[in-house]
Amino acid sequence: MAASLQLNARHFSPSFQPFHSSSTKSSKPNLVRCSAATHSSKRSYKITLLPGDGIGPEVISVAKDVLVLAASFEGIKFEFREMLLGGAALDATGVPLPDETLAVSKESDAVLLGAIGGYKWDKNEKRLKPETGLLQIREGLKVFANLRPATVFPQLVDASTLKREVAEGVDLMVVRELTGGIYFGKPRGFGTNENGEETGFNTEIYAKHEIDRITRVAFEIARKRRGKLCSVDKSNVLEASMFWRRRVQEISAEYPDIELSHMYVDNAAMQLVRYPKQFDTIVTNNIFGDILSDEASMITGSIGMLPSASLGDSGPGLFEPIHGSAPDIAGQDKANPCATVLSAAMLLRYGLGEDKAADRIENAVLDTLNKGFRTGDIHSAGTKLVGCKQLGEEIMKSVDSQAPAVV
Ligand SMILES: NC(=O)C1=CN([C@@H]2O[C@H](COP(=O)(O)OP(=O)(O)OC[C@H]3O[C@@H](n4cnc5c(N)ncnc54)[C@H](O)[C@@H]3O)[C@@H](O)[C@H]2O)C=CC1
Ligand SMILES: CC(C)CC(=O)C(=O)O
Repeated sequence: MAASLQLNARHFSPSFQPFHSSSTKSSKPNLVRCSAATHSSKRSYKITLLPGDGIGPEVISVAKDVLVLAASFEGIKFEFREMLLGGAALDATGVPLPDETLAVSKESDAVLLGAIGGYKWDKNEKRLKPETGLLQIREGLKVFANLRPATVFPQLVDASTLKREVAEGVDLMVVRELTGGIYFGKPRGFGTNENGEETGFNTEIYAKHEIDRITRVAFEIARKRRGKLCSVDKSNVLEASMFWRRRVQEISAEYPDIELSHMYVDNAAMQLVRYPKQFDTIVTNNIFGDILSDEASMITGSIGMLPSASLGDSGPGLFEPIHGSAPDIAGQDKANPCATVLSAAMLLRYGLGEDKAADRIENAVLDTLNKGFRTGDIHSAGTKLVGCKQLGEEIMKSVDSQAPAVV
């Protein structure tokens, strides 16, 4: 357990605490902040739960129980509102993001999301796709900074698809721009070209302020980690990337203590599997961040392990696993709930400023892995194969076994 605690402290706490770290070398104000994070004396919080589709409800159920238990040891109470998003919302209301879901989310202190999507809605027109609801809520909450930590836990080195010596010790943070770029750029749509042939088109576009703010967030994060930032782009081809690189370079003058490098995205994809330990903090646009963080997840053993936090200048943060709704295993009790449980820990730490309760959850996940419990995606010889629910129960037991705190 001592090793777990040490691991926990190294991998989560000092790496990034943009809201409440007093040990930062920076004298600048924090750049990303959620409303509740500044009120750590508040002991009751409104949380919006968005289970979504597929394995979403399964992993959210586990994460909610773990969240409630871990927080109770710190005297924290929650008021939950469960709302519809994605395919579930489409079926019930005809739209993927009902107005009420966005309104309730905006009024809460933090939002915990499972995943959206599924075969049933794959052929829907764009505005009626579950994925549109997800993009809309990210935009609606203005959560432009998506933090995706990829950490190889010693317990899971053998679950990595990479050789032990390549995977061991990897600890990187992908800072993905989340509310701009090609996922939102206009013009977009379907058309006809000069030959009368059908086309589909999208626009990769970034305004100066969008690049500047995500770059500053990434520099601040790098400063609290190992002081290295790699900006990933495709500036040998794309104008939007040329502009991105120019802005990152210019902003870097504000951070002379941080070692900045630039890398083309195709090379970055290759380097991530060749020698991932070279990376500390990566900053990149929306689509490259989406792809590279999925790739990075496999270094850690499974996409079922990776949490994320999406933050804006103000208002509630959005916390979600990086994986999708996994329709291939939905309803079979096979999903790994760790990514969502760890997202709940990020919610406590970065959304509410409740570090101690976050520590409890992260310690419990590591303790459960130490005891050998594994879902199918991270199972290897000599470990105990369990389902989503049982892994959740084991995490709860580990939370419970930690000494009670002052309440
Ligand atoms: N944030 C979100 O809600 C996202 C939603 N999606 C949507 O999810 C649906 C499925 O997309 P895919 O490309 O298949 O990606 P996916 O992440 O849902 O699944 C990819 C593979 O990883 C496995 N996997 C994912 N999460 C897992 C977990 N917690 N435990 C064990 N195995 C896990 C799945 O079984 C599948 O084999 C689509 O409708 C897609 O649009 C995709 C990515 C993100
Ligand atoms: C499902 C998409 C809207 C986005 C996505 O793949 C992601 O952010 O992970």
